[in-house]
Amino acid sequence: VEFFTSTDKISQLFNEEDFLLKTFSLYIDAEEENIKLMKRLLLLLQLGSYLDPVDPEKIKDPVAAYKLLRRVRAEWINIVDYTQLSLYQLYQTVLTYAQIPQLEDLDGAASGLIRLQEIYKLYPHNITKEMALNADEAYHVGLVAYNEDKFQHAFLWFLYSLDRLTQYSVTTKQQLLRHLSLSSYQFGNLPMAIYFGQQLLNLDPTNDDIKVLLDLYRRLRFQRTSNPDILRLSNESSKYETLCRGEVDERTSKRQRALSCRYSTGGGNPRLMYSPVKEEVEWDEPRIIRYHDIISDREIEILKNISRPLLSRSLTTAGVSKYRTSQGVFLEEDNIVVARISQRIADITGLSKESAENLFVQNYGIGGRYEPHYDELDNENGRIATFLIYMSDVEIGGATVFPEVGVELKPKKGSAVFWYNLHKNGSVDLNTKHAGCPVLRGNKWVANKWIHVFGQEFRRPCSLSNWE
Ligand SMILES: O=C(O)CCC(=O)C(=O)O
Ligand SMILES: [Fe+2]
Repeated sequence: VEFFTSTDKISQLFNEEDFLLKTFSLYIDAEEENIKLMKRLLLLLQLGSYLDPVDPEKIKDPVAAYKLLRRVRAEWINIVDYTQLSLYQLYQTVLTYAQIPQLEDLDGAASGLIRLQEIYKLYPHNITKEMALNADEAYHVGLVAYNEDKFQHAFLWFLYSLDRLTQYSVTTKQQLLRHLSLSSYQFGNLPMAIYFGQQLLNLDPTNDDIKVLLDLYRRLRFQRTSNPDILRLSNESSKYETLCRGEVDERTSKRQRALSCRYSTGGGNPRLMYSPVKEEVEWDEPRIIRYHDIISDREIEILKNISRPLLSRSLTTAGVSKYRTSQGVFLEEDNIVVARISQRIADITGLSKESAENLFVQNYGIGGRYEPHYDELDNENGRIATFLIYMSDVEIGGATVFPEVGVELKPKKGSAVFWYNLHKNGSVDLNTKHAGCPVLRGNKWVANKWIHVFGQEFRRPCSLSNWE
């Protein structure tokens, strides 16, 4: 199993930890009992040989020889039996079946933290406000950043680690100074690289490796003029990142607020006549509609419960990808709640559910996100429309954003958003590029319904115009 891409999976680790510690304690008790039994056996064997001695002098006597053979064999069988009683083997099997985070999980989780820092412009001391990392943990996050060529973040984590170094840390000051020097150099800040290199050399004057590096850095320093500030994170960011931070353009937010709200019966659909849905236009072009309260908390709990044991890493068209860090599952329609939701989506949108995909339930992980993409699949029966249900609120982060038009949609439990990915003429609406922002705090659950082209001919008539 993979843990870091699903906060729901991570919370299962509490049970796993409890199980590990309890079974370990039981195992020790059982082994202790076993040792007691073995000590008793030893005593009995010693007693037996004392009470029925065989005189070495008398070994010529066939009866004495027989007795000795018989006794040693009996002792051996007893000892083998008792020592094989050891529960060690059995406990090993229990341990093999335990679900423990892999090394990839630790690196993935660290990578998620770094991604959060990048998007939300956080320093190590900002992101660890409520929960501090110790020197060893911070060193690990720094190494992951370093391996991802994110040298500034790596440097800041190494510095944070150096500051928290104690006598209990496994990480050494030498390791940190070396990495501080290396990451400064990689980032292009030579004075800092020289400073930390010199610090290391003072501490460890026989370190030839750092002498060579220092020589190089000092020579380079005369050739290089630029000296980027490694202590301050740059404010540069893409439209996607700005939107994720909630920095919506004032004009956009005005335009968004001016849009209308109404009750809809899905064009007179009998199933909606007596319980019309609350519909809010979130954006006009592309038309993005929010439907409020279209799924109950109870239905959400049921969907989560059937999904939980089936979740696995969500793929992109390129397979497993760091651009999409969540776990998901397509739910079969044989469940009555799943079928009911599908019917409701068809009623609300007026689109046929025949060529739609099964409902795709997703839970995001540490820094979980889906970077800007089009839902449209490149074929003639592509995803004409997307119906995205929010199954949770998210404390911080996790919005769905449209960078081309500057729209930010905040998750609101029980609501859904809907848009057409294709123009009426069948071409892709390039403004529907969207992303799921990294979850900074909280659990994000969503469910997607992708509706396809075939079957919508009479429901959404196509158009030959090239702008519709
Ligand atoms: O989670 C989100 O907000 C967006 C998800 C999405 O775009 C997708 O799964 O295709
Ligand atoms: Fe999408």
